Amino acid sequence: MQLIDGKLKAAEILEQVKAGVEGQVKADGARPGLTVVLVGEDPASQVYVRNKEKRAEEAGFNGQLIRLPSTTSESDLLAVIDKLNTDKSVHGILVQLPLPEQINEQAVIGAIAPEKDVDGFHEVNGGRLLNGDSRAMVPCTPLGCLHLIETVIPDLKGMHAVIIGRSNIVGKPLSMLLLQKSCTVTITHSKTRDLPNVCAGADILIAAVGVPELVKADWVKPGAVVIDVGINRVARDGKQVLVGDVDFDAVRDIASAITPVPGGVGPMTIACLLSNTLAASR
Ligand SMILES: Nc1nc2c(c(=O)[nH]1)N[C@@H](CN(C=O)c1ccc(C(=O)N[C@@H](CCC(=O)O)C(=O)O)cc1)CN2
Ligand SMILES: [Mg+2]
Repeated sequence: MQLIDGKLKAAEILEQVKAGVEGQVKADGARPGLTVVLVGEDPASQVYVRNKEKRAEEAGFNGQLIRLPSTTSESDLLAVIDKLNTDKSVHGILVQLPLPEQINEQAVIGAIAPEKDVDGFHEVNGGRLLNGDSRAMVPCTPLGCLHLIETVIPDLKGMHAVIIGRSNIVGKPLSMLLLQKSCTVTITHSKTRDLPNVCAGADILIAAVGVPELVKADWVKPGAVVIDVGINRVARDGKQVLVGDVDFDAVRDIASAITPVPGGVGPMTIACLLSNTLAASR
């Protein structure tokens, strides 16, 4: 079994992005800028936002973090987005999710200028991805998954990919990316009949449902490539530990290659965010 090292691949991408940023500065005289908006004090979001800022600075971006209180109204947040949309020094805008319940996420995402939507969550970018339009900003986690899959299977033509999870930010966009690579794609979800058996037909199995260690050994075809998008905090022996959607110890000897949690898909999300931001500045 090969362990797919997301940290290593992410570091490679970040090196390329860093070189691209310096090239952009020379060509333009201006430094690409990324603004992250964090509303509230969700502890996990604070960690993710800090990591994004740190990586952005290391790669040479002009990073800006706007922190807003958890009581912020939707219209106040929309006013902040409006300003960032017209600010020429800001090339990428990212609103950290989840947002507090008084704010409609879709309304906020829809207010970001599509060409600055480095998360790729705007409906215009979703539509472009669906159409195979190269102007699409592609969501970072699915893009990261694709890069990791391609490190072990360079030619995906004809491969059967099974995705567990139909979310707008992972399952659906990843299905489009894999279809573009001429995979046969099956999207499964909570109502799928005989899920283990459907998964057992996969050459590439991607788990993105947020159910700790759902995928067991008999769900995996021997030699399959397994990508684990899950990040679940669970209690084990009185301690909090991080586990994926795949029962790693059970599956590792059946798969030909597998991503770990942590250190698999997670680091790729931030690397792809910065590569999208560089593309947005171009
Ligand atoms: N606006 C967005 N909000 C959210 C996104 C997103 O892409 N855009 N994704 C997630 C959170 N997220 C980035 O924001 C993210 C989550 C996890 C990781 C990561 O590197 N995970 C590590 C483990 C870290 C830990 O200990 O918790 C790993 O898997 O190795 C990066 C980014 C929801 N919100
Ligand atoms: Mg991971």
